Amino acid sequence: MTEVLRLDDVRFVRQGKTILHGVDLTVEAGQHWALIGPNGAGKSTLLSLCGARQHPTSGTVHVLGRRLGRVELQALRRDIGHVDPRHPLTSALRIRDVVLTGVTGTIESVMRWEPSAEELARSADLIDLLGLAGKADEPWTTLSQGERGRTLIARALMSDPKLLLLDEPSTGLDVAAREDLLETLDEVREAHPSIASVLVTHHLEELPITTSHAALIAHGRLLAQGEADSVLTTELVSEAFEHPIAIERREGRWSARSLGRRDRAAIRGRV
Ligand SMILES: Nc1ncnc2c1ncn2[C@@H]1O[C@H](COP(=O)(O)OP(=O)(O)OP(=O)(O)O)[C@@H](O)[C@H]1O
Repeated sequence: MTEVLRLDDVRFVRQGKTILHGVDLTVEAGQHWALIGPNGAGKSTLLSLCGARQHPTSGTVHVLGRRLGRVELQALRRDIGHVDPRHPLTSALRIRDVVLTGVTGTIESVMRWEPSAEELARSADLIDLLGLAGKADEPWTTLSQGERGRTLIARALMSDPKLLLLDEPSTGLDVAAREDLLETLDEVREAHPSIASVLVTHHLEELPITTSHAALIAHGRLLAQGEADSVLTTELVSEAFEHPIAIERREGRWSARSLGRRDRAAIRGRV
């Protein structure tokens, strides 16, 4: 197995506050991780380290065998597809041009840069794969949130990354758009079998079927990590969210339901 990401004893401190405490995590090629935890647990911070956007305060982060702090972050980022819902594009670039900024690694199109025929063909294939066929000329400014998310995933895949980072990709989508996006993510993973991914979410309903591994984070510490079925359990998820939550997995998808007082009394009665 090829190691794509390795964090060893990572601490992250900002303004005197320890946001991550001694995080260890290894992600291998072909694995699809879910990073789950309550608000403020440290998920986005952890993802930013995985995406070579920040350095740890102590400990080490290796991305694709290269250690943060020993290589230029910009060079490393080219091998990472980071889908950030706060993508700061404000101009009316067409979908096809936004996708091509995945080659230049920029937000806006680069003046006087022309894509090669191969890059144009790849962008067209990715636009199709992400379900945006026929929309390539639509401007970013009028896209729906779902279309923007799909455009950004296509953009991230332009550089043929070994690691894809997805920060809450289905936030703000209606149930049909979310289900569609999750299926598309499964298709992307099937089309690129060696890619590894880390997807951040608060909601277990937002996990694609192809999720293979999971890590639960709370108060800046990983509570549990490993194969998804052994981590996404009623006991461990309840511990992470400090709330009794019943987890079920049906036809590959997870769901979470808060255990009400009556359920809890029934469980106590059974013990
Ligand atoms: N640069 C910073 N300076 C100070 N505190 C920060 C900084 N970045 C993050 N934090 C704090 O660290 C904690 C973790 O933030 P982070 O955004 O990683 O959590 P999260 O799990 O992604 O949360 P959410 O689910 O709400 O998006 C929060 O309490 C946040 O306020």
